[in-house]
Amino acid sequence: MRNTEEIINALREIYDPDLHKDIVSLGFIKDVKVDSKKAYIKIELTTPACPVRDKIKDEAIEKIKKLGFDEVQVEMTAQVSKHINQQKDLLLPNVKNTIAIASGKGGVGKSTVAVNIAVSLALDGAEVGLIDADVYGPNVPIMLGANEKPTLTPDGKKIEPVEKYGVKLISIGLLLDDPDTALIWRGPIASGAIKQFMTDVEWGELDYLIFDLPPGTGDIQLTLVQTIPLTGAVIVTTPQDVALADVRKAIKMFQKVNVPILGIIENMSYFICPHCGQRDDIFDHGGGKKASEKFNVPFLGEIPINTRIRISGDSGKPVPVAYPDTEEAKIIKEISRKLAARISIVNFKQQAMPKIEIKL
Ligand SMILES: Nc1ncnc2c1ncn2[C@@H]1O[C@H](COP(=O)(O)OP(=O)(O)OP(=O)(O)O)[C@@H](O)[C@H]1O
Repeated sequence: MRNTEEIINALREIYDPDLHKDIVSLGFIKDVKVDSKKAYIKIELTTPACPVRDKIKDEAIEKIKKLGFDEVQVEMTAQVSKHINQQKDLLLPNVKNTIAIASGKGGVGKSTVAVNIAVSLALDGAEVGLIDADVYGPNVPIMLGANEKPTLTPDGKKIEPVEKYGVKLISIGLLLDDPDTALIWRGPIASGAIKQFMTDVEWGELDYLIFDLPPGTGDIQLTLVQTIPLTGAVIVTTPQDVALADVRKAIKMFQKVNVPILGIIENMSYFICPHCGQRDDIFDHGGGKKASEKFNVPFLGEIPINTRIRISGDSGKPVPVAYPDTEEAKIIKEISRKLAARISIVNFKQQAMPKIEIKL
């Protein structure tokens, strides 16, 4: 009879393409059971939004079947890896990862991208929170169809975030009777509000807490970036060459405060005519990819300009929920999974870093 050791040895041949190690050495195999011609294994990944989840499962079934088992059951689970950061653990002890969505300039679709990624990760099974840190233009509640006021926890000590499509949300737009008052806030008040969003909101256990930052790279953005202990940042851009300068500024801002760039997303990348199917590169094409090569940061993908994306933002029903079977929903899902994989890589590298011991 085949034994569990043979199964584990066979699984050593399966590599995680992002972490560059085999799934046994990575500790992904959590259980192996053998019963005559039947085998059961449990694989635990570092995110439920793993882009190679199905590939790893199929390979595992194939390898075990080759050993002579008639029936192979593979259970796929995930335990999201945690970014270690002292300041984050003080402010947000139950949040594993914090991600900023930023842009060098306004109007590139940063909030649209933040909302769609958050919903997509939640649909994949992750616990997701979203802070609308764009206090000067809090559009996120509209994009998520959230209009109820947040309530207090039963002990009256914290604010309950509003939940939409599996995403926990807080925004100045939900708290102030007149959100326009935030427009006259100075930087320190804005960063004070964001700090309160971190400490005074009952987030519970989160895998990913996403921050939609105000556009630009001025003092306000820099102060905010210093206020939030970040796992990493995503930069949203449009395709034109002129957007490159803004991407550079945004990358520099994060590098100044040692925040890793998780990747660049090109939004409004191209237009597919719904009538004739012809593609038109309205704002040119490829600037995001070019920028990623130039600044040596990962490229996460291209989102087309599309009426359904605009309508879903206006109607408060994001694309992955409103139009789940469309090409744009597929693209958003792929991008959010690539981002989840990048976060796992950053955390994996952090944990693999040698500890330096200083002996006096
Ligand atoms: N790919 C897209 N296709 C169609 N419309 C889009 C797309 N991306 C964004 N939009 C629309 O463009 C407008 C601006 O988007 P959004 O508010 O997300 O940009 P922003 O960069 O966050 O803006 P701000 O600089 O004001 O914070 C919205 O009406 C949104 O629905």
